[in-house]
Amino acid sequence: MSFRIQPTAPARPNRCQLFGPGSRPAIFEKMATSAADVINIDLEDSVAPSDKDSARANVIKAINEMDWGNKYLSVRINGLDTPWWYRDVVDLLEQGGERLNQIMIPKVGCAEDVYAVDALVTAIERAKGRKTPITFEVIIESAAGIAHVEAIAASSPRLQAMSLGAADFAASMGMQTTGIGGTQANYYMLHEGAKYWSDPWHWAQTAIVAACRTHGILPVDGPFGDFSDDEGFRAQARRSATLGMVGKWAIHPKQVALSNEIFTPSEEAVTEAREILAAMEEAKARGEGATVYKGRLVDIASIKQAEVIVRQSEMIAR
Ligand SMILES: CC(C)(COP(=O)(O)OP(=O)(O)OC[C@H]1O[C@@H](n2cnc3c(N)ncnc32)[C@H](O)[C@@H]1OP(=O)(O)O)[C@@H](O)C(=O)NCCC(=O)NCCSC(=O)C[C@H](O)C(=O)O
Ligand SMILES: [Mg+2]
Repeated sequence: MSFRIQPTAPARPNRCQLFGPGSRPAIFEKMATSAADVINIDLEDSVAPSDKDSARANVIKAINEMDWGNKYLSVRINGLDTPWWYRDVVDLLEQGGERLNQIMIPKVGCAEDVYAVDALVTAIERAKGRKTPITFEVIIESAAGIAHVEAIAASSPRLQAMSLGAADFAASMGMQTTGIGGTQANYYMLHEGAKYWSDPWHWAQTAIVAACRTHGILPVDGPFGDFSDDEGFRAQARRSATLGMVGKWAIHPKQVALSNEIFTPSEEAVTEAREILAAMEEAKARGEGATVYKGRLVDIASIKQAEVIVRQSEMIAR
């Protein structure tokens, strides 16, 4: 272990982030009563330019007037290359009140993007006497974003989460696909005439997880566009969970249950983790640092692995 202890990520459930356009207030109630841990109301790409002002007004009204229960409430602002983002921040912070937990910043390309939003948010919070600081989530969805991912992860104490935005990421990278996440038909190798598909999102996901874990931030997998494909969603989500991501976006309500299912450790996984911890306690009592559990080696690193699973399940049960 480095002399620098790895910081822990915020201890709140983030298994599913349900998205909905700010221009569609009729679905806000359904979002609020869904089983998602996080609600992302969107002012960015799902809102047409002609609707930006009215969507912002809808969102502020909903933050103030609706019962969001125990949801972590987040609003995605417009990108820093648009004329709308500063008004999003000013109006949300001045009129949105304390119920708004988080601002999601899209298309972050460098640490200074986050710095700029932080400076504006900080000034408004001081002017208004806000009690709880707004947190940030950033979306890595460009070549610049992934190239600077570690600096972005270190950019602000407000930063709690970081998502991969597969659609904009693919476009920025010049990838030959219109799919949003999932298996890409042309991304395969041939061996003895048989095709073996690989995962083009994998390297970006691992870069995000490493940057997030280094700086104590929650790594999140973004959208899976084909909401008619439950098994495709599950497959992608399982891979993300295995890589260390804590949750995934839902761009349709039917994806919420799928995401919760995959990112909640199964009973069997929790039982096994507890058994490993017990086996290691017994090994310790015998003065041993390693032992055998179900025919395989477990040692002090296994304690940390098991604790990840137990911590996840305890946090969700709270
Ligand atoms: C995708 C949708 C446009 C589909 O909407 P709709 O046609 O209304 O779907 P259904 O008829 O199947 O809806 C069934 C019922 O569910 C309600 N509903 C629909 N969507 C939502 C929602 N998001 N949250 C809660 N409830 C919802 C409908 O009202 C129906 O209810 P009922 O009539 O009572 O049965 C729509 O789902 C949608 O707009 N989704 C979110 C789109 C979005 O926010 N996109 C932005 C995030 S993805 C992105 O930006 C890409 C990323 O940045 C990247 O680069 O990768
Ligand atoms: Mg995007």
